[in-house]
Amino acid sequence: MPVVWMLRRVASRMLQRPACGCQAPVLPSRFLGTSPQQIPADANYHSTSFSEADQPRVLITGGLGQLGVGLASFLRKRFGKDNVILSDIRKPPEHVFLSGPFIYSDILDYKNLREIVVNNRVTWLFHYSALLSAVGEANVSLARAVNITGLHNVLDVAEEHGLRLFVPSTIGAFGPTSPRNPTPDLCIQRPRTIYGVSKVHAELMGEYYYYRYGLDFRCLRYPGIISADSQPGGGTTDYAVQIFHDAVKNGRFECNLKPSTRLPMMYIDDCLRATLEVMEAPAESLSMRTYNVNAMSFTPAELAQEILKHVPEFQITYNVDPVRQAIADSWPMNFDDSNARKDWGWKHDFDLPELVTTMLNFHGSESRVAQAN
Ligand SMILES: NC(=O)C1=CN([C@@H]2O[C@H](COP(=O)(O)OP(=O)(O)OC[C@H]3O[C@@H](n4cnc5c(N)ncnc54)[C@H](O)[C@@H]3O)[C@@H](O)[C@H]2O)C=CC1
Ligand SMILES: CC(=O)[C@H](N)C(=O)O
Repeated sequence: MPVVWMLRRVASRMLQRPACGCQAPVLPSRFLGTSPQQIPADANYHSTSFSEADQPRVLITGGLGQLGVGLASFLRKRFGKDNVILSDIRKPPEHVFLSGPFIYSDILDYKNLREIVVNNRVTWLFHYSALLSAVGEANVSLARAVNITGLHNVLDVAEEHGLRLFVPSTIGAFGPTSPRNPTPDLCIQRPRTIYGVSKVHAELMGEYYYYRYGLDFRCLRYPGIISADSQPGGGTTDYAVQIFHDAVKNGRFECNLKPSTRLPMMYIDDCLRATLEVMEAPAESLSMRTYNVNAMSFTPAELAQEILKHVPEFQITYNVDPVRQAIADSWPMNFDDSNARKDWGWKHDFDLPELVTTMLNFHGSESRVAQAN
């Protein structure tokens, strides 16, 4: 096919607009890196979507962290065990390995990622691999590779194979110049961590691929997530998970943030439900592709106060980590998630009292089991 004709065809496709008024999917990334002669004239890059009657075939990257195992178990209840593949670069513990499909996947290896998507006929991808805020500051070059280069691989594979792609963002995508109380969806985003910078990049790249190529990109900015049965991976909000372990085990906790540090937080069940709800939302209900979601907002002192109602001997002391404190001081204090509530009906179930009761019940029953053994 003559190159001039190809270029004219590409240019004319770039000018087309769908009825909704947004930019049509026009220029798959493969166009940019390959010889035009290799592209079949009748190629349709977004024809691989599954019929609505079918279950999605799901891949979760970075699935062995704080959130991935819970997400897999939640999605397997909905779509069937064998339709949800968990992946990571680490060896899974036995109970995870036995609970459903697990596969090795390094998101920095593009061919490996593509092979998994093709061989397993994946249609939905939840991209959880990342280095979080505190570990990211301790290893900037690895964070840059995993959070930025890895994301590029995921975007390209998702676009090439017509996947629906979920990428979580975070309260950490905002910075000291953002409005902090409350923080709306659209405002200044000048984060000062490599984690935050990489997440703003992910939001913008995902939205760009949506407008430019029609990639079905969906993104939620999570608050700090609190889970009972999984450990956090090195973030600034980790204290709000560890405090429950220590309250039940030792009756005391040393906090690495100041008592007055207010941050948005969410219980994991709400987080996983929000994630599935936005993935299942009809495309026409989404006025944006990146939404804030929120549940509650509290300080270490307020959390300790609530724990005291259940564990009267509980004591909290403070030994501030300057790196984490500086990060927390630049993040939102309250998150405005009114667009998610309006567009696709987001509603959280867990406020601070329910969170504390649930977490203490979980750890309390675990420690009673441990004592009995
Ligand atoms: N946990 C939280 O409070 C929040 C999490 N998020 C986002 O949710 C996602 C999941 O978070 P967590 O489970 O807490 O993270 P985590 O840090 O606990 O787990 C991340 C996983 O990524 C894996 N990973 C690292 N390098 C990789 C590579 N090259 N290829 C494949 N996997 C790799 C790690 O082995 C790890 O299991 C992340 O993108 C995070 O930014 C957003 C806001 C809050
Ligand atoms: C809020 C997050 O993104 C994460 N938990 C972190 O503290 O880095």
